[in-house]
Amino acid sequence: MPKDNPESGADSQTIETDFCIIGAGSGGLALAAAAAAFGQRVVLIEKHKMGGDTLNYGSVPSKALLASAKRANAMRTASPFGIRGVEPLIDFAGVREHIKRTIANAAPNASPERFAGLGVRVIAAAGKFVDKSTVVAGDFRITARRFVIATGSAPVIPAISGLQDVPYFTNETIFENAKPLPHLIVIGAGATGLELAQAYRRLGSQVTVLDAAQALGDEDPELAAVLLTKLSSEGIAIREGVRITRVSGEPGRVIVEFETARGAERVEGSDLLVIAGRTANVAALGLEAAGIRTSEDGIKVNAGLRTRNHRVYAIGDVIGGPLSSHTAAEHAEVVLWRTLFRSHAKAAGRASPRVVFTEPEFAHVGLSESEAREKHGKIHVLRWPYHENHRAQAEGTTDGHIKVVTSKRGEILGAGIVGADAGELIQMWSLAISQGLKIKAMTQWISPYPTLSEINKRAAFRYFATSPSNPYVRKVIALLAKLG
Ligand SMILES: Cc1cc2nc3c(=O)[nH]c(=O)nc-3n(C[C@H](O)[C@H](O)[C@H](O)COP(=O)(O)OP(=O)(O)OC[C@H]3O[C@@H](n4cnc5c(N)ncnc54)[C@H](O)[C@@H]3O)c2cc1C
Ligand SMILES: NC(=O)c1ccc[n+]([C@@H]2O[C@H](COP(=O)([O-])OP(=O)(O)OC[C@H]3O[C@@H](n4cnc5c(N)ncnc54)[C@H](O)[C@@H]3O)[C@@H](O)[C@H]2O)c1
Repeated sequence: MPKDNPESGADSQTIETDFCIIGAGSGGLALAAAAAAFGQRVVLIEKHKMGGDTLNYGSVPSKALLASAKRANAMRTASPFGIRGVEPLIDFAGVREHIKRTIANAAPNASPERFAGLGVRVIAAAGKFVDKSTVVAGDFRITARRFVIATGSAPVIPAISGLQDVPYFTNETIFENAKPLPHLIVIGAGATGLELAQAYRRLGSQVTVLDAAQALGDEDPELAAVLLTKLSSEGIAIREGVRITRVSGEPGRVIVEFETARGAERVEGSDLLVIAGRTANVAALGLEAAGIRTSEDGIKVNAGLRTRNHRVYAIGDVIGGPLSSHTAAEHAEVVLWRTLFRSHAKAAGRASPRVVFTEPEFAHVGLSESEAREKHGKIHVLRWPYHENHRAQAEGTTDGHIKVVTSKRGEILGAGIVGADAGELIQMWSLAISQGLKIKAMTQWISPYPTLSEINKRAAFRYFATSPSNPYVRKVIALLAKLG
């Protein structure tokens, strides 16, 4: 048998290890580093770029693009601060350079050299199961005590007539763009579609977003509405409930035809971006040979992230559910706890925090109001607006509010924030929920003045809003007053 057919076993090098991880994105890297730190022998297999989507086509480049767009918007909107607003000159090659530099600065953390230094054996090849306890990758056959599939997800390309015949961007190509896009049509108004829509709008594009359902349809509608209103006010046309029937065009001209409740319509733009969701990377992994099952969301796992094959775990985007870099990293921790310490750690699932990095930001952790009502019946809903906050007034970031839901007894069930720095402000709610803190605890800390975080404390105090006029409290005060 020839050497380039390691599935045959002949001439290939066999490796025996503790952990064999397939995929070096957020999940795979986190697990590889942690397992190696605990003295485990680790093989990490990556077929494309170390760092996965997070570093190369997702979080990192999108936040760099948004940062450029934010600067452009700050120049345009400086007048209320006593600085004459100017229309910025956008250097798209410079924007692409900023994105590349940001990736380059973060890349060393994910490099093969760093992982080799940690004692991880990195194999640059595609990994595939050939039986229940063997993976082949390039010239290697790997047997391991534990296998972990961390192969991520890929963009969904909807089956729309004509789409295959026109040029379009996805998250894997948009960050390479170095020219103006006069009118960008975005298919998909999820977190990613809206972030990219705002970025390009602020860089001077006309932007139309088309969604088959509702924009940010999975999120609390009250909070989502604040963001969508702001995006519309910046000039982004968001069309919801559209059925796209056909796409046509050529480079520099794209026509999208769609149906709405009002009838057939079309929009003509210069460029098209497809951000219509994700699909788990499960093909060509030999899952059948390994006895691993999938559903339409991805690889099926139990609460401990184990597949039907007891040696094999799956983490991150490849199992579906909430998709984020921090969820993939959290899954890595669960697998580490399960395998090294035999604990009963479980993934947080939808209770995990999520952030949309638009301006204003949108952040949520735990249950939404409707989920909380369904699960707990009577609940408290506590709100506080940014416009009451002195720092927000000084910064001109008064749009938005925080909304916290608690049980009748003050257990914190969920928190959502739409407004400036929501992704930072949500962190203490994430901590509170993970530690089982009650709402009282969220009133018993000192918030430096003036900071946006004060809205967290003000919202928590709303739980006790009726206390000052409560007859029982009044009686206690009166009684204590008698003591002198
Ligand atoms: C535009 C965009 C913006 C985003 N922004 C954010 C954000 O701001 N915050 C956030 O938390 N999340 C964000 N996400 C989501 C986040 O990027 C993903 O949830 C995260 O990358 C998932 O990590 P992972 O390890 O599961 O998969 P990935 O990071 O996708 O890594 C999987 C790796 O496996 C490799 N692989 C696949 N098959 C094989 C095989 N057979 N053999 C070997 N290697 C293989 C791939 O090449 C890849 O490197 C964003 C996503 C996108 C697309
Ligand atoms: N800040 C981020 O970008 C960020 C952060 C963390 C996690 N994520 C996660 O990444 C995942 C992917 O996000 P996403 O925005 O790519 O996907 P998504 O699934 O959240 O949204 C895709 C949107 O496309 C629409 N759509 C699908 N097919 C369509 C069609 N044929 N025509 C019109 N509209 C269509 C859907 O209705 C949906 O609203 C999500 O789970 C998201 O939470 C993103």
